[in-house]
Amino acid sequence: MSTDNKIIIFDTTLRDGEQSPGASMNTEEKIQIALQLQKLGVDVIEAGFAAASPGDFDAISRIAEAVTKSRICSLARALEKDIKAAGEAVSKAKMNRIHTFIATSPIHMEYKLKMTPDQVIKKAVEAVQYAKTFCEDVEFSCEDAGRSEVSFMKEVLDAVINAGATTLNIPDTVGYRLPTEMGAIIKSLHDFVGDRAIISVHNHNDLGLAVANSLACIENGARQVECTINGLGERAGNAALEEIVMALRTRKDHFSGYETNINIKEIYPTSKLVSSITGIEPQPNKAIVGKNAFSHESGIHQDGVLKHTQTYEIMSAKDIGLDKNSIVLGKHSGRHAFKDKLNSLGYELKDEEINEAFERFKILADQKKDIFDDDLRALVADEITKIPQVFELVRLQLSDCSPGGLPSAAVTISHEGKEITDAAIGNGTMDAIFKVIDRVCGVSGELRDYKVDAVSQGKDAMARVLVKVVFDESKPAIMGHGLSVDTMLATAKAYIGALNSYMSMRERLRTIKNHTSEGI
Ligand SMILES: CC(=O)SCCNC(=O)CCNC(=O)[C@H](O)C(C)(C)COP(=O)(O)OP(=O)(O)OC[C@H]1O[C@@H](n2cnc3c(N)ncnc32)[C@H](O)[C@@H]1OP(=O)(O)O
Ligand SMILES: CC(C)C(=O)C(=O)O
Ligand SMILES: [Mg+2]
Repeated sequence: MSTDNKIIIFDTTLRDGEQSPGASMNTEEKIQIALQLQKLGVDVIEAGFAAASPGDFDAISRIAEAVTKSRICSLARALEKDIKAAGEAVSKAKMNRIHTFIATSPIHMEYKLKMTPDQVIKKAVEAVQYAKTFCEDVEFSCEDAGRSEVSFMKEVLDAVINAGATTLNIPDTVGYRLPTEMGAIIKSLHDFVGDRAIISVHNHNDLGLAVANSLACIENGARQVECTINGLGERAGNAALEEIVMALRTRKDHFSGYETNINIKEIYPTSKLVSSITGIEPQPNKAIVGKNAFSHESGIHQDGVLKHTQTYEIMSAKDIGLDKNSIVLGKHSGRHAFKDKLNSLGYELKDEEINEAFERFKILADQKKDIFDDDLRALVADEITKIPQVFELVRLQLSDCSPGGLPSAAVTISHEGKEITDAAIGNGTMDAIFKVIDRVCGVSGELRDYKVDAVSQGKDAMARVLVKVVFDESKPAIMGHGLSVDTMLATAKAYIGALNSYMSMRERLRTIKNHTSEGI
């Protein structure tokens, strides 16, 4: 690997990431994440801010002992007590670093620190010198560099290099800068510093530009990027590690020669671990690790991806440690994806069966947000076991299920090309449904059994209703089943299904009798 273009990945999930409201982690959880970051291959782990609390100090010390392949670092203000705590916390690490900082922007110096620029330079130098008494590797940050004067930063950087700083971090603390501006700042500082120290960047995402700014900085001489898993961090977060790494890798044509030590197969497991520990899930459409990052919902895309993944994918889900991409069936899906999904569930249907099941799937997808495998199995079972539709339910309308009201049901049923509409009152809604169907169809069924269960998960799960009905006392009870997101509609469908089975059975018996009497 060319050392010139090696990009040092500095992960600050455990420090800046933890500054995300609600992301506090306990020591055991931090150790678990640190070990995973080591597996991911990050070069430097900023494990916390040792002076912040005894818990932070303890977590950093324990991580320093547990992790051997990544450098362990603690943040510290430009204050002796902070630096001492940081130095002690990282002392047991195989490779350690102290990261000290002070703000260099006019607004921070005047209002927050209440210091003159000269006092800031003096503090910065003293901090680096003191940090050097604990470890060789000292990083210095010009906090709020994005709003600092470049000429002043050059003075500060020159002074801290002479004091022994080995990495100079240029944070856009409030995420104010645009990529071209950050690129220009880094170019100017890199030209000034030369090979006296490594230039690092630390971009915040207030304008959604943290990753774009980090990439622009790399192109202009930065050789360390500070970032977090899932882009966690103060306010709108930090630059997301996974996005920077995958951009460098996927656009190698542009970022020619740049390399990181990241084992990209560990990206997804790391993201999952961080979200499960912090309870902060990346937004579904978040690049690389969002739930939808490798999912395809629309038919044209699904068809393309099934024919050749790269029609709609610039990275492979497998690369980042995900099992595979996913084809999510929904209202925008087409036949290719539908058929592929059925094949994967083990169904080999004829084209016309697929077409019919597909039409019913589209109707279902309009009513239901998530279509689960069990929904599809139920649809297909319905299709395969389909019996001739002597009576077909066209419409069902229910009214007044309130206590003391008169439950009634109105139906439109199609029979031999005609639509018949009628209504009935019952002892309950179901009774009204059965009564009106009996009346329209000219039968009198007696319900012997009724079962309803949810086909899949969620509040909008489809209901599968099973009925057992006797239409003729001399014949056994006939089963019927109905599927719908609405239980009463499924009930009506089940009853009509049983009736259709009865009609087709009667028809078969009649044919057999006729054949027998004709002597066959
Ligand atoms: C951009 C960043 O992410 S910076 C890192 C942010 N992280 C944290 O703040 C970690 C958690 N923080 C804490 O636990 C606490 O703020 C502590 C323990 C660090 C300090 O707590 P306190 O001593 O009570 O001070 P408090 O946080 O209220 O105020 C900060 C003080 O540090 C000063 N200060 C801020 N940055 C620096 C610096 N880099 N170097 C020296 N002094 C600094 C402020 O001017 C202020 O000083 P003052 O008391 O003289 O006005
Ligand atoms: C302490 C520094 C590096 C920081 O987090 C920032 O400036 O955003
Ligand atoms: Mg920060």
